[in-house]
Amino acid sequence: MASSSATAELCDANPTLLSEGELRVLAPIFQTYGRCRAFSGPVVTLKVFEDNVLVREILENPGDGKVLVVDGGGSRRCALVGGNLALLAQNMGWAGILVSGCIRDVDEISGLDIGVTALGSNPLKSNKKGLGEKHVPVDIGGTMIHEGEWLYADRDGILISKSELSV
Ligand SMILES: O=C([O-])CC(=O)C(=O)O
Repeated sequence: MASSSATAELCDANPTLLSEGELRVLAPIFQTYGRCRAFSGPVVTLKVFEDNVLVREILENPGDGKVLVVDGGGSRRCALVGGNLALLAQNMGWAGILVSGCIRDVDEISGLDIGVTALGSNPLKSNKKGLGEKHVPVDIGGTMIHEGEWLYADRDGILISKSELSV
């Protein structure tokens, strides 16, 4: 019998946290890209809409194993992350990027040692006006996520936890 994945084990091991909302399962709307199919880390939040200047600004800082959660308003009309930004994130030590929106350069990203999860892909680049808000609570598919919470992702799904959990 195949062993269960980290997110499934975390759910099984923490029914109380789940029932109290301390541990939440994100809506199963994300595709997995990037070579790291399983990743986790403390969350840094960003809210933008069809504009990725602030995505680059954040990823230029050392990631220290954190996960950037980009609330792109669910727009599928352009890409908020491409091969260059994913490479930057990998090189700056980010564990992963979650985009409630689209990415592009899927083939490039699939060769990078970083976790990338997004709604889908779109070859069109985004606006470059620099609009958005860093480090604010974001609503991803009906789940509120605060900076400093923990994200756990694997091919089964994505969890958000108020605190670090032992995997
Ligand atoms: O710069 C952009 O808009 C996104 C992109 O294509 C990349 O990261 O390579």
